[in-house]
Amino acid sequence: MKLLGTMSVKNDELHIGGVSCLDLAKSYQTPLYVFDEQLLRQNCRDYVNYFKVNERKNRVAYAGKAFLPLYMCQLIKEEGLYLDVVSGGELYTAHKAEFPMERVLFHGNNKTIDEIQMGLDLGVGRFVVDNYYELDLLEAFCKQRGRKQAIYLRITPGIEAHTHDYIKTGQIDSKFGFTLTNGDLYECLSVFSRYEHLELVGLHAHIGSQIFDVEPFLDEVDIMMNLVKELDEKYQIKIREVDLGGGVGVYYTENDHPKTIEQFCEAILSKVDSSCQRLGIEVPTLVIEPGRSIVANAGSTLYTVGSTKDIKDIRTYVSVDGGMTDNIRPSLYQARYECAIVNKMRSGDQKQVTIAGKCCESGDILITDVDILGIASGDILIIASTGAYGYSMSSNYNKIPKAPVVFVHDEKCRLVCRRQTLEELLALEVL
Ligand SMILES: Cc1ncc(COP(=O)(O)O)c(C=O)c1O
Ligand SMILES: N[C@@H](CCCC[NH3+])C(=O)O
Repeated sequence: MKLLGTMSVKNDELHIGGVSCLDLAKSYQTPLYVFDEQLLRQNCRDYVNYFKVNERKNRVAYAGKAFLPLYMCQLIKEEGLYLDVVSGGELYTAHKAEFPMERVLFHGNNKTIDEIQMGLDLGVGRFVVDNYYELDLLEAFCKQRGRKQAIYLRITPGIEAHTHDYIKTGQIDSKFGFTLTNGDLYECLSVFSRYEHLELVGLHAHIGSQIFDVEPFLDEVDIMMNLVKELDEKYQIKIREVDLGGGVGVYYTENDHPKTIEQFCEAILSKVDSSCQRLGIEVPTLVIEPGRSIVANAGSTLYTVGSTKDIKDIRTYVSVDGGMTDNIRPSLYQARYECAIVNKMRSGDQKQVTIAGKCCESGDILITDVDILGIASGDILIIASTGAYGYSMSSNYNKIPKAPVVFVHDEKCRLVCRRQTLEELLALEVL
């Protein structure tokens, strides 16, 4: 397993943020999500620095869907980021964490009436409008309130990025946004003046997630800048802000070769400059929405090893005390991860095993066929890079309580989410 961030090995034992993983497992029990706060903050700072947030007034909006406990809202507020939310629940979290609402972008392809009203009442900075249904509702509610709302239109740019089918979003056959290539967007613009209470300040696109190549993003830049010019010339609409979405790929295993945040930002910014120069337009304020590339590598999950099943000449299953309830990504996207035993961080003879979860599903496998050093019941296993879409996509399937989240930094721990209790599991149920 590759050591990421502040991971270090002392006496064959893995530490994160200077804290022993064995001690963490003892103090908080397993399964347990552990976040390396230094790495997480460094990723935020790299984005702020290399995306030229201060110099060019660009904006980095953290995609809350990746992982959004209250403390994350506080942390990204401190780091000067904006926040992308996609539901009333995420919006409420931001509100409770006293995140500045003018820095919130509200996404979603089917915001409910209640969510739209909540967004307006709380004063979110930008609605990223996905369709006519939302435009009509927003216009009506703004009219009732006698106020205007700044919006972006979500564009489907027609870009096929190379990633898993379920996490592609830029292609024409997508549920998101106004399609560019079939004329949907132009139809919307031609009637836009009827939305008197909506101020169209920006365009948004998001081409997908876990994308390593920079080329699809550069194509996206070209498409968006062309649109900025076209909207001005044909519709006299001045676009001041262009949001390029998220999607930057990260390291999960040695097969992944991601760009650094610096390389990615530099490629985007220089493409924006050359594109705007070619078109003879002003460089707009740029927004990006990284989720995974801020939190994925900062998070890991600790498990206790339980039963083992050795099927001669076929496979050895090693089961842990978590699984698809705390990390659905292997079952959903065939996602691969690296792992290690936290108290056996040395080289030696390895054996191939399959790490299984404890759910009542054959598909509840965390890692298929991984080479690992003599694993035994009671060992503490770490799966690395579970920080994005692990906790946020966790479930109570099989009535398994949600695992806690602890942040480690400078030899100190901070409990960010406690473990769900059995009583809390039943809290919604009525007899
Ligand atoms: C609109 C939008 N913005 C940002 C993101 C964040 O993507 P990622 O976590 O891949 O950076 C997503 C998720 O794919 C998204 O749908
Ligand atoms: N949840 C997905 C990514 C989709 C992001 C939302 N558009 C993942 O775990 O990779």
